[in-house]
Amino acid sequence: MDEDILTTLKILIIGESGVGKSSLLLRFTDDNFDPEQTLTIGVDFKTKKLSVDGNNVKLAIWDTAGQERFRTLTPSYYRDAQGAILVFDVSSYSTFAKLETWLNELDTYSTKNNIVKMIVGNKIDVDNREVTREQAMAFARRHQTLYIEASAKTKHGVQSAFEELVHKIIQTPGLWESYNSDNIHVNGNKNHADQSGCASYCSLT
Ligand SMILES: Nc1nc2c(ncn2[C@@H]2O[C@H](COP(=O)(O)OP(=O)(O)OP(=O)(O)O)[C@@H](O)[C@H]2O)c(=O)[nH]1
Repeated sequence: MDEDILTTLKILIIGESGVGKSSLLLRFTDDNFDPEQTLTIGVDFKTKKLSVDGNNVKLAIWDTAGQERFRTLTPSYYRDAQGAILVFDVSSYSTFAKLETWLNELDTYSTKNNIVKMIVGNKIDVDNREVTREQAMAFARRHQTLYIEASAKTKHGVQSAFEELVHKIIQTPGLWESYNSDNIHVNGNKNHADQSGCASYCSLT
């Protein structure tokens, strides 16, 4: 019910075309996968309620086009977002190499300087992996982001990616507004990243 909702969070999904952004969103919101997922033009938008550490939050998730020619109105995608999921394809080194550019775009357009960032290495179900988990973790550590490996196809890691991101956002002071601050639980689950000794990044799967 809406009166139970602690807050609404704006989450962005960014990354190169074809890495699986729309597929991750479809898996998360509808528990579905389309092997012939069509490319995104402009921006797609879905909402989903999620309970993390006893807090019910509503996520407004913006799935942006990876292809430059379909990216219009970029600054408005980024405005007021509390979280960003940066996706690359573990079977395509060039999509990993482009993460630096996506992080720069985030720094340029993000209006909240403590926005929580999570890198997702997607398509771990494939055989021809070009980026190792260690490479990705080292990159995440260097850029102080969370890291998780996932497959929109098999579901692996998808729910955890969104849960860990929301967990970190709720724990970040000043990043979100509470309509009912008496009901916040910030120390719910011992297994979460920053309670297990991973301060700024963590491998979660
Ligand atoms: N094997 C495998 N294929 C995937 C996975 N996730 C996505 N795909 C496929 O990869 C292709 C591209 O997926 P999309 O979700 O459209 O990628 P996107 O990042 O949203 O692409 P743009 O809309 O162009 O930015 C589709 O054929 C998907 O079915 C995955 O985890 N494993």
